[in-house]
Amino acid sequence: MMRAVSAAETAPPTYTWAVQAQDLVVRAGRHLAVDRLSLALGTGVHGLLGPNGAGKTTLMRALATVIKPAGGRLTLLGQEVTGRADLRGVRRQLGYLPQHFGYYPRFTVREFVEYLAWLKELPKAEVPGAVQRAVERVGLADRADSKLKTLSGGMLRRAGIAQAIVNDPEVLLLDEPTVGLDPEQRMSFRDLLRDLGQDTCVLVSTHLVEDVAAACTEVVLVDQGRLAWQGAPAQLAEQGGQGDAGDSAIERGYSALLRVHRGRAAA
Ligand SMILES: Nc1ncnc2c1ncn2[C@@H]1O[C@H](COP(=O)(O)OP(=O)(O)OP(=O)(O)O)[C@@H](O)[C@H]1O
Repeated sequence: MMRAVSAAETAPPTYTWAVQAQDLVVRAGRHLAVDRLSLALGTGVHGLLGPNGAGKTTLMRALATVIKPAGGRLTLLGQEVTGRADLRGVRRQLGYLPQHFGYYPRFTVREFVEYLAWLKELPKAEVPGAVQRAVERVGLADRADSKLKTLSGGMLRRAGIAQAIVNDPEVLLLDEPTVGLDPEQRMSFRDLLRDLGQDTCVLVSTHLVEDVAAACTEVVLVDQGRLAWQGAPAQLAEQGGQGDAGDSAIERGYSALLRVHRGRAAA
């Protein structure tokens, strides 16, 4: 069934970047986890890399409008979200898989994804179809009516991915989506990422450098709350040398760029 769409929805976007952060500052407790970070992201799959504590989760939470930045500017889909903005319209266009997500253990997969569809204000008539499609895209159709408490860790994470994509978001934020997935599931998740990246701005944090090389169009490297480097995976692979830590060219590139960034930060 078709629903009526407003002129604003069919109009071409008027923004250049889906996500634009300028000198963004975000606190985690007392700590400045994101410290004057500037970043622009368009359509595609952006792999967010960085050592433990670099600020990846905190940055994702700010982009998801879960925590308010303490400084700088953040613009999502052309709308500034820092300050006193009304976030409802932007939030409808966001999808977010938190690193640790809460859920009602007695909900079925379908109920969980439906609940998120409702929170995203999807028109009622579209919900069953959107939920079914999201569940199929993550390969959980055969478990759609199982209760969440009966799922394995990998299945639960896939249910989390399904809730993040149910509204066909313009900006999709996935914090460590491959944790707990077995190799076969990781391969199909890479396909899903590539597919989503055709028309969505996807930011995906991971510790698995191979996932980035295989499925991302761009790498965003953060360190100590700052943007350390941004570029194509192939360029990342060219940055490393013999002396850099890593099992692959891309890992050696990662180590080399961190070393350079830390040298600059210390200078
Ligand atoms: N509630 C808090 N109070 C104080 N410091 C915090 C708090 N939450 C996070 N931090 C600190 O902020 C920094 C950034 O944390 P964040 O979780 O964003 O990093 P990350 O890059 O996601 O790390 P990881 O790769 O380990 O998930 C870390 O140094 C962390 O110790």
